Amino acid sequence: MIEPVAYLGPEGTFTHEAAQVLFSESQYRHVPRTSIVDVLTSVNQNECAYGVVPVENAIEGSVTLTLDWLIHHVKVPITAELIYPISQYLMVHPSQAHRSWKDYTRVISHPQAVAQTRIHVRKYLPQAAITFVDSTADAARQVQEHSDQPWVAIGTQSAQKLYSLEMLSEKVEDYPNNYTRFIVVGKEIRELKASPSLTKSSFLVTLPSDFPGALYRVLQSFAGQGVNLSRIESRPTKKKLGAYYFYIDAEKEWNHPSVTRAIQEVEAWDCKVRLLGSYPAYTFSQIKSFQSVDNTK
Ligand SMILES: O=C(O)C(=O)C[C@]1(C(=O)O)C=C[C@@H](O)C=C1
Repeated sequence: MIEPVAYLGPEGTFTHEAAQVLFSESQYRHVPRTSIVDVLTSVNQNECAYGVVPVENAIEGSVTLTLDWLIHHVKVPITAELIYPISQYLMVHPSQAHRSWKDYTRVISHPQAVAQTRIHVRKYLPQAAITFVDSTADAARQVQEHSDQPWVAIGTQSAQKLYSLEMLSEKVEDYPNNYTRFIVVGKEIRELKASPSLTKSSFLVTLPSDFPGALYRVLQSFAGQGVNLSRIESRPTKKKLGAYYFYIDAEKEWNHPSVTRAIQEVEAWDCKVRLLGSYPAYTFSQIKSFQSVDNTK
């Protein structure tokens, strides 16, 4: 059976590219969804076996919608991670490509892409209004559909071809080494043959109220067991101002004895711990180098 993989669409988003790296088109059916919420919901409701969503970017930080929806609205395990390189492109409709920069009235993209190119856009398109949409490919599609408008989309190189746009400028992200961390939710991926760089576990920790040094105790428990934490993110509980959940990534599998001991200690401090997933973490180059070796066999 060909299993469906939901991704933030339409075709030509960065998330689509990440889904194509992880799930080969010959073995899976790629299903575009219009928002991150729709991707997570379709896996939660068993409409899709897998979902791919962004969770963190090197320049702009957390994709808070993904974190919050995982925390508050769905129960879907994280089953893999992919760190994928991101380059942003400025694209226009071919009938608008003759214009000078000052004539473009609107820049359209996903908030994360706008944030990654803020300095560039302020410098070259300071007069343009910014419009946020659900994804970068949605922006490209809108530019394609409004051939009479002097609009600019920010997005992937693949969107330029898919939506028959003209490239205005390439690799316009404000800082080098731009990467986005994507996660897979739902089932475990069986067919992926590359070996991961490491296994990680994500936890959601709730501190007891009015306990001085509670977060310190949590960190101390992991440190004492020699478990490296690669990320800590606080998100509002949405119950009262100043109350947070802590989203923690540990660089070991959830049932490793040192993680088990650390969690026991954390719980002994009256903290609540929820496992969000324990999963292999891949980089794009690991998967690509494995696939190129595999193809030569
Ligand atoms: O809009 C897209 O193309 C997406 O896949 C979303 C997204 C994100 O939310 O971070 C993914 C990668 C890039 O960082 C920019 C946008």
